[in-house]
Amino acid sequence: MVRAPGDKSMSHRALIFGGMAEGVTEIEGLLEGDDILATGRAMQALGASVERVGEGRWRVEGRGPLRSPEAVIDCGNAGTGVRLLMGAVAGYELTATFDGDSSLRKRPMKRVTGPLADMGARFDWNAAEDRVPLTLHGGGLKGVTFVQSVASAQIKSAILLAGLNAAGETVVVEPEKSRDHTERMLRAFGAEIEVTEEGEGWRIRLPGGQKLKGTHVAVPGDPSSAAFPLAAALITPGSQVTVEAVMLNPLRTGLFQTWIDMGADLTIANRRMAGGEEVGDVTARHSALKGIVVPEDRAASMIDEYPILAVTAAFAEGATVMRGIGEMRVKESDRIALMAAGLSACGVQVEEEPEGFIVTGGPVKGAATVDTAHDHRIAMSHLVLGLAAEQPVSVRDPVMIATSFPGFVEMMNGLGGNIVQGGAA
Ligand SMILES: O=C(O)C1=C[C@@H](OP(=O)(O)O)[C@@H](O)[C@H](O)C1
Ligand SMILES: C=C(OP(=O)(O)O)C(=O)O
Repeated sequence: MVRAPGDKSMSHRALIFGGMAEGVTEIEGLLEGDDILATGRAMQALGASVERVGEGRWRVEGRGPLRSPEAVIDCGNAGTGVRLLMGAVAGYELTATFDGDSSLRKRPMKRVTGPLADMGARFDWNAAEDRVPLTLHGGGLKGVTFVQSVASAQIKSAILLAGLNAAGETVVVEPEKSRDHTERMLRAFGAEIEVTEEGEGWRIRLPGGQKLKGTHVAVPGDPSSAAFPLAAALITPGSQVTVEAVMLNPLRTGLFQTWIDMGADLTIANRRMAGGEEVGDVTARHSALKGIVVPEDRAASMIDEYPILAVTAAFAEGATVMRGIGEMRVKESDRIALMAAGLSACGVQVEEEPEGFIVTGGPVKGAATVDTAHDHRIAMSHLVLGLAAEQPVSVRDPVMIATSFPGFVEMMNGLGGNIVQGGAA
C-alpha cells in the first residue's frame, strides 16, 4: 500500500486562496513539489505569509491586498501556477512580472490574458506575444461574461479569481465540464459562487467585491500521480499495487474508467470524504488489457493521463484510439509528439494525428533513451514502460519529476521496480 503525493491542482489553489484570504489558512497534505513551492514563493513575494510547519503542513496568512513584488515571479515549470496567479493578482492595484523555465516560456498565455484584459487588466509582452515573460498591471476590473472555447480549468479559474475583486458579476460558461476544484474550494473559503448545469457543461456566476476567509484545507492524494504506480501494476506480470486515499472527483477519474473499459482489474475500496472530495483506495492487478476507442468527451477528465494511458495501451491487445486531445500539444511539452517519439523508439507501433494518436499493442522492446523536453509526465511514463519492457529504458532530464511527484523513484523501487538514477544519458 502506498500513498500518492497531494493533489497538484488543489495544492496550488490552497496556497493562492489562502494568501488572498483574511486570516489563517492551515493546509495539510500539500504537495511539496517544485511547481507548488514556486507558487508558495510567489504568494510570499505578493505579500502573504507562507510558512511550512511540518511535513505537508503549511500555514498561510493573507496580509491585506496583494502588492507589487520586488522581483520577477518565477513560476518554474507550472502552467497552473502562472495562469492562476495572473488571475489572482489582476484584481489588485499592482504590477507584477511573471516568468518561467524554457518549457513554460513556450506555452500560450493569451487564453488567460485575453479575458483578463477584457476585464480591465493590462499586459506587456516582454519577449514574445502570447508568452512569458510578461508584465501585468492590475486593478480597476469589471466583471465579464466569458464563454470558454477550450475546456480548461486554468482559464476558468483565472477569470473567477480576478472576478473576486472586480466590480459587478463575473460569469463563466463552460460548454464542457473541466475540473471544479476552484469552485469547490472558493466555497470553502466563504465565497458566494453559483454553479448551474447548462447543456453538457455549466454556468458559473460569481458576484464581485468578495473577501475570502481563511480555512482548513486537507489535500487528498493526486489521481494523476497515483496513475503511475497503478499503471506499473497493470502491465507488469504478477503485480498488485494499492494506492490509498486517492481523490475520486469524477472530473479527474476518466483514466480509471478507461482502464476498466480496457479490461483492467482495477477496484476502488473504502470510499469516503476527505477535504471536501471523495477519496478511495485504488487497487490494480496485472491484467490482460485490450485496446479501445477512448470516448472524446472524456478527454477533459483525464487530459494529463494520456501519456501513461498510452504506455498501458502499448501492452494491450489491439489498437487504443485517443482523439480530441489537441490540448496535449500545449502542455509542458508537445505530449502527442513526445509520446509518439518515445514509444516508437521503444518498438511500439504509434500513429500520430494532429489531435490525437493511436497506439497498437505488441511486444515492447524498450532499449531506448527517450527525450522528455522538461516534462515530468513524459519522464515518468517512460520509466514505467521500462519496468515491463523487454530491455531497460532511459530517460533524459528526469529532474522535472520533482515538479509533481517528489519521491517517485523511491516509491517505484519500493514496489519492486529497478529505476537507477544518474549515469550517462
Ligand atoms: O486547473 C488545473 O489545476 C489544471 C488544469 C489542466 O490544464 P488546462 O486548464 O490547460 O486544461 C491540467 O492539464 C493541469 O495539469 C492542471
Ligand atoms: C499540464 C500539467 O501541469 P501544468 O499545466 O500546471 O504545467 C500537468 O501536470 O500535466
